Amino acid sequence: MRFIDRVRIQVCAGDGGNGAVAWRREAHVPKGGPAGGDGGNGGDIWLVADEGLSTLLDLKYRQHHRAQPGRAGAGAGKNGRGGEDWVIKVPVGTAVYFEGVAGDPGDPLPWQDDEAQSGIVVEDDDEGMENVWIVDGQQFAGPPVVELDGEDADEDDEDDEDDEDDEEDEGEPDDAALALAIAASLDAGELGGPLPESAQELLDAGATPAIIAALPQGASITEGAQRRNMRDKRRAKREVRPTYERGDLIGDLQDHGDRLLVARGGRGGRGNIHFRSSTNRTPDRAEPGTEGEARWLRLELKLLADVGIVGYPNVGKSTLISSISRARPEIGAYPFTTLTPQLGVVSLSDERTMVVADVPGLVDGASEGRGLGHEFLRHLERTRVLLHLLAPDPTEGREPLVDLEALEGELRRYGSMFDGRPRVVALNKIDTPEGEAMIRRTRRALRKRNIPLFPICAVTGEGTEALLEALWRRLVLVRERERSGLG
Ligand SMILES: Nc1nc2c(ncn2[C@@H]2O[C@H](COP(=O)(O)OP(=O)(O)OP(=O)(O)O)[C@@H](O)[C@H]2O)c(=O)[nH]1
Ligand SMILES: [Mg+2]
Repeated sequence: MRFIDRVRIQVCAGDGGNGAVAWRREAHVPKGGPAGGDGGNGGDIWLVADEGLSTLLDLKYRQHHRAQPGRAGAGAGKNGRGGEDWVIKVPVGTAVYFEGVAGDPGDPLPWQDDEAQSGIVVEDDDEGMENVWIVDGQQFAGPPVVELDGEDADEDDEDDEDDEDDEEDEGEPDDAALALAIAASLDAGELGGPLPESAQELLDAGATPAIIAALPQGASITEGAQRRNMRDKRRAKREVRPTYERGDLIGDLQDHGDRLLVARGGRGGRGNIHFRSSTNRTPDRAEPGTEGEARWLRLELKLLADVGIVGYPNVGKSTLISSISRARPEIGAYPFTTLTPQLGVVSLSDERTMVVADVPGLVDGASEGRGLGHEFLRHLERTRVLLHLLAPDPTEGREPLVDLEALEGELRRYGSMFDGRPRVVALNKIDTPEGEAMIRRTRRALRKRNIPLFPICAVTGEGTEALLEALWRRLVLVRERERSGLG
């Protein structure tokens, strides 16, 4: 899973100024020669990578960009002033695509039929674990809880790129017998009745009924679940990709200070000074300036969420993200309201922005794949700072400090990637009597471990400013660490 910030902008470079037709006028010279100066060149439009920015948000609110035109030439051989370049700051890592020529207002937009949306979109990752079942060479998505005898097709996967049809020739694991049994029993018309024991076992192991029903006669499960299907995905993507790639990649701004010329200004026309010749001493023509380039661009930035909000269901994660950003996730008085990660861009003073993700799905046992377990932890892997959100009554019978411990436990069990990742702990719902009563106790308990507590009310916004500043301070440290190559 990755987040892509995408925005389209129109860039119109300045037109060149016209050359002038003018004559020298001096005392005692009745008819002077040509003296019309050149028009100035139109301003160019540049994109410049700036490490101070982390999203394309600014450009969403400012879509049209125009550089100054060149001034026209004038008499007495004066050249028109060139138009100033227009420089647009973009975050480091921005890729720039050509979308089409910008026509007149009201013209159809070049991407009218395009499916690629603007805004922050979530796309499937092309790497990482995916739970799939391979049944007779056919691939089924499976639920995230399956593990069959540690079966892992990883190595096979690296080598069989070109001969996928050969899978049946491979030695069949034990599952095959089970699958065959199910297939046979299904064929015998037992689908409506109670499932045969073998099928039940497979169900218990995590196969969906759809998978079981789809087993053709004589089918075999040739590969277990939990297969790393990176390459397959990537191949699929290559085929799907063209619908997203309307235009060519103009450039990639990978380092702070990288510059990219995206629209060239028009050239200034020459004044009549240049057209004097031996046969024509009084040329009355000058060149007009040429038009500046006008284009639609698509900018894309892969986002890493700066802050991941983690917390048990119902603690108010979605409420918080909607109060600190423009994100509008669903909010419900019941657990598991949010099933896909929600991203919000948080703007702080002085043009500081950070991306906050509400990551759903935490339950005890997530590190073993319970609930949306691995999915959930994988999203979190891609965040820089963790915000633990606690609340007095997330679900029946829960206790914030116990929740915090449990959460930390899940992270530790999942892997070492969270070690050393900065965390901030906030206690939500302090507007309720239970919440208020909990502040001192929680704070005292955390102080013993040198962890500060930020009491907040996500509904009213109380306390969120201090929380955001604390998150920002840690984010700055992480970004610095990344920049110096230690991250
Ligand atoms: N009193 C009070 N209620 C809150 C506060 N923040 C959230 N709530 C309520 O708590 C409930 C859960 O809020 P959500 O934001 O959906 O919680 P969540 O953590 O996103 O929940 P899931 O998506 O299910 O994991 C809702 O009924 C909110 O109105 C708060 O600061 N004070
Ligand atoms: Mg939610």
